[in-house]
Amino acid sequence: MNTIRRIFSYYGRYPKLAFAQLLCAILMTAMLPIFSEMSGRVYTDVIANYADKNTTPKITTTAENTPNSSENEPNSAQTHIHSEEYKTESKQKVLVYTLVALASFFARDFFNCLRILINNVFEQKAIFDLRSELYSKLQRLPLKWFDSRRTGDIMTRVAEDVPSMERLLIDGVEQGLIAILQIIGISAFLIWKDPILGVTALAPIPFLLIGATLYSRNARDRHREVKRYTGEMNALLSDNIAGVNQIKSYAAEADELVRFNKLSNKVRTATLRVMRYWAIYSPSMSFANSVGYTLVLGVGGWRIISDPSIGTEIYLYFFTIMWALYEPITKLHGLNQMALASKAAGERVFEILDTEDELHADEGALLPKPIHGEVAFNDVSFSYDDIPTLHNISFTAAPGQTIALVGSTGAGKSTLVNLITRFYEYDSGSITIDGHELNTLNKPELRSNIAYVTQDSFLFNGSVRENLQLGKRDATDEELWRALDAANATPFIKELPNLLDTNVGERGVKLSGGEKQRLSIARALLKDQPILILDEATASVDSKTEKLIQSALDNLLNTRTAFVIAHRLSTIQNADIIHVLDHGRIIESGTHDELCALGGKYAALSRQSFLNSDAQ
Ligand SMILES: Nc1ncnc2c1ncn2[C@@H]1O[C@H](COP(=O)(O)OP(=O)(O)OP(=O)(O)O)[C@@H](O)[C@H]1O
Repeated sequence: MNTIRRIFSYYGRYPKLAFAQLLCAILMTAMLPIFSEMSGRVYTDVIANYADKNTTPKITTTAENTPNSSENEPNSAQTHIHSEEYKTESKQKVLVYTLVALASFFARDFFNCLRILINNVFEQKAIFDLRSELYSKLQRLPLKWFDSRRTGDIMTRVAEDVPSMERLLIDGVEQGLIAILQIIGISAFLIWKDPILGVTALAPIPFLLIGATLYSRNARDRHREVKRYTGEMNALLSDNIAGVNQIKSYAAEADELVRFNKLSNKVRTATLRVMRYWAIYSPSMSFANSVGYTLVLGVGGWRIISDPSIGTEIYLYFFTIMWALYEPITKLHGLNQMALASKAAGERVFEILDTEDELHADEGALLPKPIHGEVAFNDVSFSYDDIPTLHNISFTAAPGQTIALVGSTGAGKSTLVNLITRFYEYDSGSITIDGHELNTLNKPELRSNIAYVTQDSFLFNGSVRENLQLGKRDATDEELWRALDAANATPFIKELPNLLDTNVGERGVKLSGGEKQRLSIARALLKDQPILILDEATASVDSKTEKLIQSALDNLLNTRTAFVIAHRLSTIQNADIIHVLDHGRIIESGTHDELCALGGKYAALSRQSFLNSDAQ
């Protein structure tokens, strides 16, 4: 669907409000010619006639010098009396016409006020829908989509492109609908008053349309360019703010400023290009309007001279209303500019809305309860953007077993567990939970059965309580403290100024790496699900704390299927099965003792300090 039509389709969701708005706009436009009509009537019914009557005594006075002057005297007195009566009558007419004009202005502004009020409600509902749709879509998009995007660009789309589309929704109706109604209404009025002069007043319109077409032809590309560079600049900005520590520690401020200025300059040049075209286009169109006025002046004079039945009042009719014909055309040019910017913004927003959701983001089968937690990989392979990462992975985790995944960095351990949560979809083979193929299952429900402590222990900018309750929305304080105890996090939480209500800062910046990890573990413990994934969950805590957490986790690990990724031998040596990954393949499997006896990769790794540093 055309982008502009699609933007306006948001209005179609509220037909009653749309109709009320349209009605107000029609009534408002209908009031416009009344002032012109009243001005004409004041002239034709009062001023013109009154001037005629007033000349009568003067004619009479001239007649006094004629031989029959005495015959004229009574006429003169009569005309004078008539003139007095006429004055009163004329004043009344002027009063009535003025009041009608005033009432028309009042009615016009009343309908306009009503229309603005309705438009505000209408517009805010449509905008709310759009934002909500976009946010909900972002939540349903696959992780793969985010991997190839820059946060700053996504933010620009939500924070800048949506408002840019909003402008078309708000002003598009206000300026567009009313402008079109006004052009049609006023054109009809002028043609009705005098067809030839009416058509003359409309003469600039084809030129205005041609101008708009020429301007619009390449304008979309110009606006797209502005949007693209703005997105890139914001992406760099968000990256640099997130990595401000790195920039400072490498004293890279000057280099980053150069990088930023380079993009900022692109935004400036692209914006100036848009403005340069506008600077030529806008005055040209204004000149075309002025030509319209001048033509009416000239052709009007010619019409009055060649056809005396057309009074000079025709000028009054035209010049008191022509502004209402040209003003909306000027508005339409502004609207054209805005529509093009909105179109470019809309394309970027709709690109997100049109991206395919994660498979079974909303539907898919539910895992039958109770969940036993048997997880089986059968010949599973997976690629990131066509780069093969996992090859023919096959193993089974029986319910309650602890499976450890070890291997050098980049071997594919995190990728493997990310397939269980379906953060990524496997390319071939099969993964089942309790015999049910993973990619037929409802994704949110599947994930609700898995407690996952990720490598980066991400915390949200909120209180300790809010971060923990992500694991269980209705958890009581008692449950929170129990989970914190198990993750050995209670001692440092008790030192925080507001305990559970202390804010942890953006990404948990106010806590140490080890503290963040312990909170993440507590959050997963609170979730308490049949499948548990710990990806380097205790990598940032000291070995003493790790042992304390380990003993708390042991009870937990015994009762559920767990996948543990760790570099510390102490974390994995008690696992039921250890799988050793190398370049995306399982090369060894067995218990700690079996693998040590095998004398292969595991034995080599366990001899290396990174694996056995604290095994003793
Ligand atoms: N989102 C991604 N997009 C593209 N490639 C990725 C992505 N995540 C990981 N990779 C690549 O996939 C391979 C496996 O990465 P993975 O994170 O699974 O390794 P790992 O064994 O968990 O490593 P580590 O022990 O360092 O955490 C690596 O070569 C990595 O560069």
